[in-house]
Amino acid sequence: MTDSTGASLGGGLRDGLQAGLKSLGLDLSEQQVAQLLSYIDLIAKWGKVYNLTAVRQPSEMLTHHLLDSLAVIAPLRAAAQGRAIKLLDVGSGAGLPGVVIAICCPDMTVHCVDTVAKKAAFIQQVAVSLQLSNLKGVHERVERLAGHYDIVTSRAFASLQDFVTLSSGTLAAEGVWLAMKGKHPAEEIANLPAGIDVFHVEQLKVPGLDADRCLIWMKRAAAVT
Ligand SMILES: C[S@@+](CC[C@H](N)C(=O)[O-])C[C@H]1O[C@@H](n2cnc3c(N)ncnc32)[C@H](O)[C@@H]1O
Repeated sequence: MTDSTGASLGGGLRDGLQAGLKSLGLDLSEQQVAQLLSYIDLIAKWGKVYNLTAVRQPSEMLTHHLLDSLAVIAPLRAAAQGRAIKLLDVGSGAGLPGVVIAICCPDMTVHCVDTVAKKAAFIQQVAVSLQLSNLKGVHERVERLAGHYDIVTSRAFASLQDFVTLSSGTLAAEGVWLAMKGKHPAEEIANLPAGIDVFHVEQLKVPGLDADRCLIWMKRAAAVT
């Protein structure tokens, strides 16, 4: 496995990560790269104890978790336009994509909510271990949470309909939802409740992953006066 510098077995992971970052056009500091590698280490170390993810091989974690989540960073940064965004990641599990966002976007405040206490505790542990003062794990069902988040994200959480309905109480009036999806979810879009506007669908290419990926951006439709 890796140490905090990504040495030993992590050398291969580090190379894979660097190649992926290049292909995604992401420029991260050495510290951020080291934090991403340490995060894989923490998932590998605590995965079984906390029952975090079915993906156990570090090389698979690199593509299926890290690079998949990293693919959202450039679109997110573009949306934030340098503003100090408050972001909620719903059903974050091991912290995907929330922890990756917290590492890559230190100006954003990232809360990861999960209904499983162990998973929220793991996020808290990651925040302490990686010294991420902008990251917090929240143990709660999202439908019981209230907030004014600028961006609410999810990955592998629920249908678009359930995602926006369950997290509606957490989104600021002018906030946006960002759902990470595989194939273009035409049926889910058609089933969205009235008053939800899909204003952008973005196709993604995840390095090393031969699979469809897209981002669905949604907001509340402006009320007709
Ligand atoms: C399939 S996992 C996805 C985890 C992570 N986002 C990922 O991409 O690997 C779905 C997560 O949603 C959480 N979850 C399910 N219902 C929830 C709810 N109502 N509120 C918050 N979390 C919920 C589960 O505990 C689980 O960790």
